[in-house]
Amino acid sequence: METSSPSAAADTPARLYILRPDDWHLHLRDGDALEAVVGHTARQFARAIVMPNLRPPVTTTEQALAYRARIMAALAKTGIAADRFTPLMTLYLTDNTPADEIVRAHASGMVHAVKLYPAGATTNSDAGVTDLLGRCAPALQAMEKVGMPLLVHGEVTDSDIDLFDREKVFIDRVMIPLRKAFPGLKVVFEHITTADAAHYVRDAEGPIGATITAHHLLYNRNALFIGGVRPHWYCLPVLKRETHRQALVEAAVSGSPRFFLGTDSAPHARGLKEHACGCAGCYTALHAIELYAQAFDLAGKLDKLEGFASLFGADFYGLPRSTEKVTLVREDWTIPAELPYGATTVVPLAAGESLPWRLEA
Ligand SMILES: NC(=O)N[C@@H](CC(=O)O)C(=O)O
Ligand SMILES: [Zn+2]
Ligand SMILES: [Zn+2]
Repeated sequence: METSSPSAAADTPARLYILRPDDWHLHLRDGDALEAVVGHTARQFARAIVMPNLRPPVTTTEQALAYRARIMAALAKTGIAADRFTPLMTLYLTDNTPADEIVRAHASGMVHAVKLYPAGATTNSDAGVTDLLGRCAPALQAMEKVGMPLLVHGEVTDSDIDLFDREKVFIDRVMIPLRKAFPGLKVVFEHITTADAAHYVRDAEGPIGATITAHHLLYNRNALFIGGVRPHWYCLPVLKRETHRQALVEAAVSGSPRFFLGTDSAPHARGLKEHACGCAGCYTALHAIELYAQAFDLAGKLDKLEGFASLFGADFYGLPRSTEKVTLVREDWTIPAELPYGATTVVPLAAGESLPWRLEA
């Protein structure tokens, strides 16, 4: 990373140059919604790991390739060139995923990971796994063999476990036994939200990484309730208390290659967020790298942004690092109140608020 500071204070560069970042956890949806959001991600990122939690979920290589073609068609409609953005596809693990589906996925060269949603844990997870170490064993063995990472939504769903403890309990009940049974399996602990997860990933043996969202770096759970219930800050795993946010920042800026960028940008129509039973998910694709830059800047660690955003994820997935540079400019701008989303709108996270960094077009 290079910085220059001709006019700004010595410790606040006016411009920041980093290799084009990648998003290792993204929801692009389908149909009109896909067309509305794909351009935002493609403007910022070289590649993105695309989540398979459509309705119905993307469980086969054939479905993943068809979804990829729909993403490229939607991208073409935005006028962004096809070679500017590469969607990296994933499969949704079920109790019935056969080992040969993993072999097909790997051979396609287009499917880069398999996603574990514990049944009922989050948006569109009804078809998720109920018996990981039992019924999923053949698929997990095949993944371990071909080097295909397992991406994990790490929350237990038992109704007797407090919502805020679901990630911590998942580590002991699922993550540790899983990694003991499949020690060579590459695992990404997705969208970590607790000190427990950050420390587990930092200290564990074997091939493990974690994605961290911009919102979990910038906000604690107070954000959900300032002046009233604020549904646009509601996502899963839910924001946690300040000590956890601090541990996530510490992990992200530590320079450890185990922690990398994953926005978990998860658009929902405005009316389904501002609702008696509002959907989980924050929309950050529009302003993702700017939110991360703000978080790293607040920590005084802008020099660690490039590794986290542009290098470590590619290394973990065994993909080449991107080569082109992008420029972030220290310049205030206001996040729009809402954006078109098919027949309706989507409200970006922190709508109406001001951001100190702006990605140059
Ligand atoms: N993060 C969220 O709150 N929601 C995601 C699902 C997920 O990543 O768990 C979604 O698809 O809307
Ligand atoms: Zn999730
Ligand atoms: Zn997600």
